[in-house]
Amino acid sequence: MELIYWLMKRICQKIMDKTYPSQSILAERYKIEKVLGDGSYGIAYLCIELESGSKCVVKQMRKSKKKENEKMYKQETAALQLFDHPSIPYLIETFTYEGNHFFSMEFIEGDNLEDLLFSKKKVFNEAEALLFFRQLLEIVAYTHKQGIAHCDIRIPNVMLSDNQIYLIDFGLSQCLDNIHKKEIVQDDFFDLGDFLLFILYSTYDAKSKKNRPWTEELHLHNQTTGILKKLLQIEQPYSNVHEIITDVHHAINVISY
Ligand SMILES: Nc1ncnc2c1ncn2[C@@H]1O[C@H](COP(=O)(O)OP(=O)(O)OP(=O)(O)O)[C@@H](O)[C@H]1O
Repeated sequence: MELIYWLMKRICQKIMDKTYPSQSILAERYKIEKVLGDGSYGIAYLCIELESGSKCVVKQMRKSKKKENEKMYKQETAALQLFDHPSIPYLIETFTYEGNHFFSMEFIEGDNLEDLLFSKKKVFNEAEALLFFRQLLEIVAYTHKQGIAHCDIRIPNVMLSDNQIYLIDFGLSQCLDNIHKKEIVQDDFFDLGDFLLFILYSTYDAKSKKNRPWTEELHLHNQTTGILKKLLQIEQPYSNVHEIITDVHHAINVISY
């Protein structure tokens, strides 16, 4: 019975969440080249803007989970509209087509960190990892200053293009104007710690099958370990992003000399 219910639900979702095939024209303005991502809240397409001939990304909100998705759609479009930063894609427009909600944004030519680490097997040594991490921190400092926390900083949501880091996917972002501000900021810091661990693990070559804690598996400078412990709340956490930037800056200097 449960299986039938699950199957029916999946079929309904498939019908409601129409995925447009490549070469489709959306709203007479965007030609779909391919699907970039098919997440729980939206479908991301690589498109050509017909008037300018330039590439862009168009995101379609899933109709099947309208209630939750509408909130994310609003959050993401409002955040992108607010930001004016070279490392965050800018919003082109929001539109409705065949009853589906879409928005278009700048296309970042590059790879997300998940593809780089797991498909392309890119390796970041400690100094490189910290240099890229510092770039990400500068973006987070900007969004926090604008009163927005990303709340979903993960390797698929960070892109690398020409040695430049970009932050995408603000669907779960939250305003920092409420009583939970401290907790929300700490969530971003925890995610940053997790993110840094992911890229540091790119050099790790598992010789034994036995899992050990990261403090033993990775051979890091004390400064980097200290930053991670504070981000992951093993030690007294950071209270703002500028404290993290200062520590990362110091760690880079120590490692480089
Ligand atoms: N502006 C962009 N420029 C280039 N590539 C992008 C851009 N936005 C998204 N992508 C690519 O598409 C992938 C999926 O995008 P995104 O994470 O925004 O949506 P999703 O994963 O489909 O949805 P969900 O938010 O439900 O997880 C990203 O990992 C990235 O590779």
